[in-house]
Amino acid sequence: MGAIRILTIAVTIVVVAVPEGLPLAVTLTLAYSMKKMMRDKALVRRLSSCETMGSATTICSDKTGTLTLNKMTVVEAYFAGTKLDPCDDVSQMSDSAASLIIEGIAQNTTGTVFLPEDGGAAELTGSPTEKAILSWGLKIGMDFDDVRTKSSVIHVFPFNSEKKRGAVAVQLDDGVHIHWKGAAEIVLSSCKSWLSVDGSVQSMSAEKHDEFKRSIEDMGANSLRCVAFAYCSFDIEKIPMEDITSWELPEDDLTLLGIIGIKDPCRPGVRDAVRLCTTAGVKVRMVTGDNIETAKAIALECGILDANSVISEPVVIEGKVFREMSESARGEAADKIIVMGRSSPNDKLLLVQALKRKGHVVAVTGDGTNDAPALHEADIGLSMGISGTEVAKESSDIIILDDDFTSVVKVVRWGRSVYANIQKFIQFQLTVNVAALVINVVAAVSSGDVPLNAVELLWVNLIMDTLGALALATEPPTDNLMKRNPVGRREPLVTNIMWRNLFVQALYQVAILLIFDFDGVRILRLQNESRSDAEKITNTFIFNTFVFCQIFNEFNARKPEEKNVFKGVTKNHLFMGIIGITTVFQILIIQFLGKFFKIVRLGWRLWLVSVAIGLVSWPLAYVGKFIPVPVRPLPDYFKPRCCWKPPRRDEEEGGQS
Ligand SMILES: Nc1ncnc2c1ncn2[C@@H]1O[C@H](COP(=O)(O)OP(=O)(O)OP(=O)(O)O)[C@@H](O)[C@H]1O
Ligand SMILES: [Ca+2]
Repeated sequence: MGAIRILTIAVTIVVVAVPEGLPLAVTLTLAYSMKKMMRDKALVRRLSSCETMGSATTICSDKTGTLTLNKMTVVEAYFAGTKLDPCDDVSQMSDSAASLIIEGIAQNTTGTVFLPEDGGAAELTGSPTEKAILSWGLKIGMDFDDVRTKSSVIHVFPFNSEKKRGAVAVQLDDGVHIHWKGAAEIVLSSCKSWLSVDGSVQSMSAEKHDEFKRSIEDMGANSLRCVAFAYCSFDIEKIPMEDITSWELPEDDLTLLGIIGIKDPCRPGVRDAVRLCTTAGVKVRMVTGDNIETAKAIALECGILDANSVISEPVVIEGKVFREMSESARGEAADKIIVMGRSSPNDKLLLVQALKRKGHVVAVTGDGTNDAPALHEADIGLSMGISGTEVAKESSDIIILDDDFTSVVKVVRWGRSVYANIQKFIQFQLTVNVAALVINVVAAVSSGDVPLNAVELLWVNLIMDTLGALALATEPPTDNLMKRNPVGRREPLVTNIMWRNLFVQALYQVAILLIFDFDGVRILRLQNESRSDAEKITNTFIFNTFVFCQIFNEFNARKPEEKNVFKGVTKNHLFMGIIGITTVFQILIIQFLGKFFKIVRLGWRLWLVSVAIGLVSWPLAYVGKFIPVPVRPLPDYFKPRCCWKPPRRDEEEGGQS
């Protein structure tokens, strides 16, 4: 062999062995999925996050807007010490009591009411909670503009998710009122008195406090969001007028006006989506700013919590409790938490960190500006397209355009499909690599000549790298993807099942082609030909058979785990197209490009045998799938047992079990 030939073969082997199609396959499948995901209402901002989403082991979801519709209506009201029935009947209430409540609603809001001149329905603006409150205010006789002109706002403490309450100070003719509105049990805890039906202020006895508390719990158990109203009068002299911006509104010694319960129904389809996650081994956790009773009720409604299981701490936990735990205790608790109520955005961040430390791949949804750190920290941050702020969207990897949890689950499905497509490509490619290299090396060592020459190998390389990437990267997701557990962080990319498929096919190809390499002249009955002709025909035959083995095996690569590899194949036009093109080119090469490839034409008999041998890879793959594989990943067996660094005790124990 001349030096040039050796060099050519060496270079070819390197070209074959280098999987230059892999980045192409990864990019292709990501880009393809990204385009398709738009249709499922997910806008991908960071391409690689699709794939990460496929291995997510847990999703921490917001409640409001994601699991629920974010269409709020007041359905229960507990005012002036009595339950209103129906919730907008204020006939028993004295005028002074009613006007105080209405003042609180109209002034302490970020929303507005616009009444069209033609007497149509009122138009409301503001957050869904604000709108629900304002629309309830209209029902109890609030004249928004009139109330707003009667008094003037002198200072505002805006509502925020951290403190879960907001307040305004309003100046009236005869003094200043400070109106608070916010999370019911938090506001209640700072009330020392309550307003009764006749408009008098009663001091808060322990019994009355319990009564209010129970009504909050009852509303919560009915999955209602509870908001309480309270106020106090303030001496105008005591207000630091010159430095009013830094004035902290007084928030103890308040008088409770009342509590309302706001209904926000679950989104249709959420229950099924949660169930889908459960079968897919992805744990859904709910993180919400609402109180724990409300959170629990909604979680039961949409199937995140199971009514039959124990529901106690830390499965259902309050943000504050979690926040105050030590870091290690948080780690222990995080795994068990399913519902976190009264959480602040920072608690979400703590939960994400704790879960990540436990080895989870965490997806998090968020909409508020202060969700940004949690979105950033999570493996996959999902922001909400409708209710989300710009900041939240900027820090997220994927934007869920319709805010719906169902779309979040679709992203998981697409992510798994990306991962599976990459695996399919790798299985296909590795089989070709192993087979081609083994055949050539064995032949070269034993007879000093290689059956597959450089030009042939380059064509094979094209089939498996570029064309293979195109064919296998665009497989659409199947339902089976959501029936197995997530791969998480640890599982290797090439699974035992893939190794098994690979070995079965590669062994078959190597065995059959080496037999022809050694004894082809006799088997193919070419004794009548001259020696060099017989050798050329045999080598062409081996090349042709090898390519057909790959073409048929490309079908097997579509479904590494299922027995029926043809399911949905006709729907994948690109795949069928690539197979068609490869076959046509192969025929052209053998019949017309002989000079270039240094091969000869084959008769119909040898063509048939080539295709038949390739065809055997189908039943072979079917039978091969009955071979059981160990659960433990293959690379684990090759991990060095003894090395210079003594393994930690717990690792060793884990390894031997
Ligand atoms: N505009 C508001 N004014 C006063 N209190 C409010 C207002 N909006 C919400 N609340 C109270 O604060 C709590 C919700 O706070 P937060 O804003 O943290 O939750 P969210 O982000 O709306 O909901 P989720 O976390 O479920 O998506 C509610 O339970 C309610 O009692
Ligand atoms: Ca290659």
